[in-house]
Amino acid sequence: MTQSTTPTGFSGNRNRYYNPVSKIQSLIHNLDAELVQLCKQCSVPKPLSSHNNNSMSGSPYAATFGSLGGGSSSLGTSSMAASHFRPDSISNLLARARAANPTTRTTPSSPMAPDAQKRQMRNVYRTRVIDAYRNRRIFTVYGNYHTVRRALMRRGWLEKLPASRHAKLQSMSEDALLDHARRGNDYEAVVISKMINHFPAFFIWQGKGQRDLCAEVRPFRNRVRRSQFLDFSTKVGLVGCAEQERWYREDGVCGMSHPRFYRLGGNNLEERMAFIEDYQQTQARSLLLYVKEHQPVEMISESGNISSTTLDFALGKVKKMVRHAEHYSLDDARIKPPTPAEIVENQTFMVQSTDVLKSNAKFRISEKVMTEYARLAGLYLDQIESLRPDYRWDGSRNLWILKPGYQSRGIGIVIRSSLDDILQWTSNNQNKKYIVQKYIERPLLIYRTKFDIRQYMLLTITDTKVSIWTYRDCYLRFSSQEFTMDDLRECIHLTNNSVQKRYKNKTNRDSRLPKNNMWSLDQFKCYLRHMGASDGTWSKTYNGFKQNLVAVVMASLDETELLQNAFELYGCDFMLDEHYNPILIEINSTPDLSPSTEITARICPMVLKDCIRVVVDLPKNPTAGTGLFELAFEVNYSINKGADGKPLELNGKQMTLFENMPKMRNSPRTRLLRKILNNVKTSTGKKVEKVKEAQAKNVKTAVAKISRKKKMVTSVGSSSAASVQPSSQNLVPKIALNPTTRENLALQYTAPK
Ligand SMILES: Nc1ncnc2c1ncn2[C@@H]1O[C@H](COP(=O)(O)OP(=O)(O)OP(=O)(O)O)[C@@H](O)[C@H]1O
Repeated sequence: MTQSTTPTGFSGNRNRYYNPVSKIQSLIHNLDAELVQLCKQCSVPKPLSSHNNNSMSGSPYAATFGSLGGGSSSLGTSSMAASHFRPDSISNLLARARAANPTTRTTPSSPMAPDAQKRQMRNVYRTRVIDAYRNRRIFTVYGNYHTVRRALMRRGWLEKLPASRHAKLQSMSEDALLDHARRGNDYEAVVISKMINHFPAFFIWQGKGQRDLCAEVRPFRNRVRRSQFLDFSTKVGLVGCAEQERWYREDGVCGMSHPRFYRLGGNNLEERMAFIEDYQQTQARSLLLYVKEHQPVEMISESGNISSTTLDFALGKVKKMVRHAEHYSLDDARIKPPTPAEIVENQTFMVQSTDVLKSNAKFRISEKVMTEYARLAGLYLDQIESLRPDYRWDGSRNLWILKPGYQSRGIGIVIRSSLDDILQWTSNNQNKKYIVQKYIERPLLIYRTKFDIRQYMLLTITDTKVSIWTYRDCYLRFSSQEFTMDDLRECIHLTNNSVQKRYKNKTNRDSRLPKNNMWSLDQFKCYLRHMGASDGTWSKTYNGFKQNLVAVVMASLDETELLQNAFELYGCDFMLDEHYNPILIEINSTPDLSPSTEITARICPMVLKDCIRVVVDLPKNPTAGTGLFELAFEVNYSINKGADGKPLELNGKQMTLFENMPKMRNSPRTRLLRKILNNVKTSTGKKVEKVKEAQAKNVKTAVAKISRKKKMVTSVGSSSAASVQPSSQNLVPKIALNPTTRENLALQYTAPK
């Protein structure tokens, strides 16, 4: 009996951090159910104390069937009931019953006929179901998000179970379920769910890849859809957002700071060229850093085989970078392919500098000249680093981290330094759409160990606003081994829990590091104080988190479906540089919320509870608490409509980034790409629609339309494929796409990953 009345939510998947309150709640349920039986036998109403929060308590059924009325909200009601519960022993109750009805002493109680009882139960449940429907309080939660379930039940919501939950019970008939249904048990949950089945859910917590059900009622749904080019929860999409971010940069409000990255997984030659250029520039800076950090005498030898031209080349390259950074304009973004002479020069430099950096090869110059080179190296590096703060994170190894574009949990991640290796790796794994990111060689270390910070962000969308919420609590994740650049294994360099849980902590680690490799924010604040960091250090770092996240969201809005009531919770990973400045590493749309340690067992349920406060409570009551979520930024997207209610548009011509674009193969895929580029938008996701030449007599236009704000509005209530529809403002006829192409486009822009 005890087992059967325990809701599965409470009994399944326990671990050592399981909340004992749940256990107590389930015991209360069981006692409650037994109490009901006793009350029925004694023909007295059950004391109201256990259902005084029940929405049914005022109904005619409440007195007799209060226990049933608890329904699936009983988890919540009984937890509240627990606080109001007046211990009333069974013997007291029976004594009261006897006093109220002396006949019960002599006459055996006549329990209600089973059929009549079932009918009444059914009626009670139906009333609750209809009530829940009218109040938009039906929810569905996929997966083990019991905190979300409980939070909603506590608010009087009823659960429509996914087919996979209690599958065995779901195959039973309603009648059979009613036989066993007791307050808060699985039978009751299933019977209510069966009754509710043909009603839509108004709150859906689902996986990212799952189909969006019940869209017609605009449910609160934990998924915000956007095109894959700007889906920042994938690595490829984050690169897209970083490209767009420059349009949204504002001091103190938003701005991204991230390692440089490139999408090498696709066929984009421009991006490949840009990466190679960056790699060579980084090599030049690495060499200068090497020269700066070594004693001149250590680097020279009469028998050395490295000539001074290598250093001249590196200095020249960095000087050019300084000029470029000082006078950067969009026109400078054009990449010119190198001449043959430059290619040879580059090759020689790469070979010689690699010899120096990897094998400490010596220069064949005098100490005096070397000293002068070291001075110049320091000077040029200071100049470029003051213009490009992210260069301060680079060391002298020219290391890059390669990540599959759409995977997580550290799968497929490798660290490489050779250009050939990097290019080879990405072309050998084309299907994984690798991105390459500059490896942060100089992160902030704690007790010589690398760490990153998991920060939560919540995005909510109403009919007019997009709100970005950041969580005031977070936690740190440490590596199990000490940091070293001489060993590039993942156990040293990847600090995410999914990787580190596979390794044992190195025995010679600093004993002040946590055994479970996690620190709470409070522990980190203590460490900061201990290290003598100034008072405002943490708030500066946290503001940096906010600015990064606001920038990413702003950059993605163009390609986001702004559906009312959509929301999404993200786990965002940051590293810190040596001055406590945040560096955005990645954003997960399905963060791991399992209680893997004491730290996550505390923070994860708290995040989920607060998430429900923001999503469910706040729209009804603007003064409702939002827990530790704070509003970082709010965008009123309805202002992008003109006075006539139509979206505003900006027209312009797409610029060419790469002069003399190498020819693309004319494969079917390339043809499709061309069609997309010509008809809809470019691969940069900037909504640049190249408009076809007008067929009208003398009017020859070749304008590309940038409808950056348009999509924000048109996408509401329609899929992104809607942007393929001809617009009334577009005077130029569009080429009609065949159904297969249209379908491909729709998939490309809307398919969940
Ligand atoms: N550019 C970088 N420089 C230095 N370290 C990095 C860099 N990028 C990632 N890392 C390290 O690698 C770890 C995994 O990276 P990332 O989070 O991008 O991969 P993932 O597969 O998405 O992991 P998860 O899904 O578990 O977050 C990070 O926690 C961080 O410690």
